[in-house]
Amino acid sequence: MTSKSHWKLLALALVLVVVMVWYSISREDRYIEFFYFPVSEKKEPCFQGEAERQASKIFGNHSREQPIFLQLKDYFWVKTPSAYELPFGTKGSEDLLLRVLAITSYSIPESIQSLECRRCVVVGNGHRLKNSSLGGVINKYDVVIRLNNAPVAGYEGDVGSKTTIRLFYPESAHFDPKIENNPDTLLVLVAFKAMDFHWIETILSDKKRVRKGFWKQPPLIWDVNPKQIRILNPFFMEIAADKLLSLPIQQPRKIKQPTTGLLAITLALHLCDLVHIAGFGYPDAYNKKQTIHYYEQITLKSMAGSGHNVSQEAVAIKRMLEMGAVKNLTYF
Ligand SMILES: CC(=O)N[C@H]1[C@H]([C@H](O)[C@H](O)CO)O[C@](OP(=O)(O)OC[C@H]2O[C@@H](n3ccc(N)nc3=O)[C@H](O)[C@@H]2O)(C(=O)O)C[C@@H]1O
Ligand SMILES: CC(=O)N[C@@H]1[C@@H](O)[C@H](O[C@@H]2O[C@H](CO)[C@H](O)[C@H](O)[C@H]2O)[C@@H](CO)O[C@H]1O
Repeated sequence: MTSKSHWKLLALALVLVVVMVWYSISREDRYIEFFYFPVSEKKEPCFQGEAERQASKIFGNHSREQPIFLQLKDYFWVKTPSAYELPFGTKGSEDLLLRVLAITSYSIPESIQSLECRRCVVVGNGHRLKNSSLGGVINKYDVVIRLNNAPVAGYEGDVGSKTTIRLFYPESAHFDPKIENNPDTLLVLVAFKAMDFHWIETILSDKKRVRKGFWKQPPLIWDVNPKQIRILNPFFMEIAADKLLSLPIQQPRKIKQPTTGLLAITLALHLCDLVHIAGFGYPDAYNKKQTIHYYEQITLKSMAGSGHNVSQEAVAIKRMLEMGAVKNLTYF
């Protein structure tokens, strides 16, 4: 080849590269395809028993012996005594609970049991997830724990679409559980009062619904498979309140309690080997206009009567981050 045609070829190649670059920049999606160097597909290294070690530092050595979900045998054959009433124990609610446990299950699914190392992520409902593009990252965890009625439909890019476990109470149950969960999602009831057991019983056994006694109308028809339902052991509420927030447990009327997110982190530290969190953190109290959720426009004001101390919770979460018990995918 002559040196002239050599230069011609080179110039042509150069023009082609320039056109490709221009085209890819002018179309943002193409740009991503051309200049996208995929982040390592490798999962975060997971060390068996690591969360357990961390949990024992926070909650003591024996908390791992507690069942995650309540079991019929502990209320039917043996009447397991509980020192506290709901939400910290089952004292006084045993009869209603017995009826619920007779129609629900307590097992941890084989898909979680069989994992050598359980990588979990707890997805808080915080505004910090908005435009985070963390959906793909979240979907890669073995166990994705979500809270209350937080949606996934329409928010997949930021929060993912996989839901292994969802914690809820009647007032926070999504009215359309099928679109916001997967068919095998475990729907874990966090009971705050005896009525919460009654509500789930009437739903699952199709008994006459009770409308009174809730601070917000829960669903009256709730399309779920009883096999998906679990009842969270209130022990985790007790230790979250006591060990993370130093709250008084035996408080009669005006109960102060952990948020469902803090409860979920406590649960994850007992179920998993690795615990990451995302979407946690409230705005400062003076930031009155800042919206708190990734999916709706409400502010801190909406939580005024809720019995939570979010600044105290922030201290507890910071402590867990500093000691390496959990890692955060969003900022804190
Ligand atoms: C009005 C009211 O009672 N709101 C409560 C709502 C409400 O009941 C449900 O959303 C259902 O509608 O539920 C709560 O919480 P909520 O459902 O808002 O959020 C779930 C958990 O995510 C963490 N979070 C949320 C927002 C934010 N900016 N930072 C966060 O860290 C918290 O750990 C929180 O627990 C609840 O159950 O804890 C606590 C809220 O106080
Ligand atoms: C006695 C009573 O029903 N109190 C209600 C609180 O439980 C409820 O708080 C809410 O109670 C829930 C349990 O039912 C969760 O703990 C939730 O985080 C918390 O915000 C607030 C909501 O604004 O309304 C009161 O009337």
